[in-house]
Amino acid sequence: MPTHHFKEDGHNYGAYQSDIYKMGLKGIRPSVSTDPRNWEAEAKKALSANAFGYVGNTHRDLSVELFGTKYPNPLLMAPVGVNKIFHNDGEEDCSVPYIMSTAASTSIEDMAAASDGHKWFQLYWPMRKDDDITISMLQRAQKAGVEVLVVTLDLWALSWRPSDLDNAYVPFFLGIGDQIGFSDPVFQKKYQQQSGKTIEDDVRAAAMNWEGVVFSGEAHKWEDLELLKANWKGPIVLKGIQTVEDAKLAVEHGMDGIIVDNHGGRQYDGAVGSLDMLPEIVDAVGDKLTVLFGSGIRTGADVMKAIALGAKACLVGRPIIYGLAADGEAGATHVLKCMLADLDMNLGLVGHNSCKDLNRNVLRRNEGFLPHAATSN
Ligand SMILES: Cc1cc2nc3c(=O)[nH]c(=O)nc-3n(C[C@H](O)[C@H](O)[C@H](O)COP(=O)(O)O)c2cc1C
Ligand SMILES: O=C(O)C(=O)c1ccccc1
Repeated sequence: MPTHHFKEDGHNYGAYQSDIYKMGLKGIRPSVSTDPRNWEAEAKKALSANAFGYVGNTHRDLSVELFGTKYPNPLLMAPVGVNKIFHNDGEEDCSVPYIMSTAASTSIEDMAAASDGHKWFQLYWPMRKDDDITISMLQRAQKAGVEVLVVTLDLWALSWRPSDLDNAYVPFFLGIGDQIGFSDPVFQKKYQQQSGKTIEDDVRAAAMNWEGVVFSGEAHKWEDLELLKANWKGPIVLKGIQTVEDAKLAVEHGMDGIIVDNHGGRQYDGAVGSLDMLPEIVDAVGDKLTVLFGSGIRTGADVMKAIALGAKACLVGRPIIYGLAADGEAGATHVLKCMLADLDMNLGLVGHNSCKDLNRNVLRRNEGFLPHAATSN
């Protein structure tokens, strides 16, 4: 079909419509479609990939692949225990994988029934004398369709928390965040045998007992990971890695991933900033396991920085909890959508179409400038 290149014709813009019709009746169509929805595709056909990339980053692909599964975006909901103290909606459901905490406010089974999204499970790991409870939790998670096991290493005991001490506030002691333990058949049986009581007889006593099981103050050894490997079919990820030495040990012990994260500064006082540690950890092990990042992610640009430094995805903790507190599930979803829109926009602004294309070239390190040294997220 012949096409016609229309010329600008004075300022009689209205005449353009009849010109197009008249030419069309003669079998001559405009060289470029009049439909705005076709313009991008027509430009793509005409341009080199580089030139199109420069104008064509209006549709960004935020998807990432983790452990062989494609996720629509690079955010994960960080495990946050005792959710019910923030809002009754407790755990929420969204396109972002939910990492359920051992200290969640619902049982594994109730969470699975309420959610059809991707589910990961974060283990607070009982002492070896309670291996039967550990195995029971893993089996329950597996049965509930959990895909990835996250093992948190940096809270085998609670840190020194002056405000909580002064307020004598530990929700966990009050029976909030103990639901996974209380609903565990092996824990129920053991507790009854030890104390001669059921959980309902004295919830506070049962809560103290469960707390002793999961926050024993006893350290695990690297070799103990064999127990988890033997009882978990799927990827295992260690959360709370902050050094190259530990990252290498995770590789040696056959782990599938690590989360470079310092618990948001809630555990070791004066912990090194997680983002400061990320590059050297990625350089040491990034080609051997999946490196994820958490702590202090608040904006789209924060996500981009972590990904550009080599993280494959980012955990978001407190922002989602703030949204949940302010307006329940809708508030949490809003926060996630804002962060994703912000990420999408900033990805476009640095000239990229896909999170996968981010690398250290989009960053400039300002050596010696540590604006957040005091907060160490
Ligand atoms: C109230 C609260 C409860 C948390 N509970 C857990 C938990 O149960 N398991 C865990 O591995 N991390 C827990 N974390 C740590 C988060 O997963 C995350 O590492 C930390 O909040 C840093 O991310 P953020 O800066 O995005 O909040 C908790 C954090 C907060 C604030
Ligand atoms: O407070 C925390 O950081 C945390 O991880 C936690 C969650 C539930 C119970 C105890 C500690």
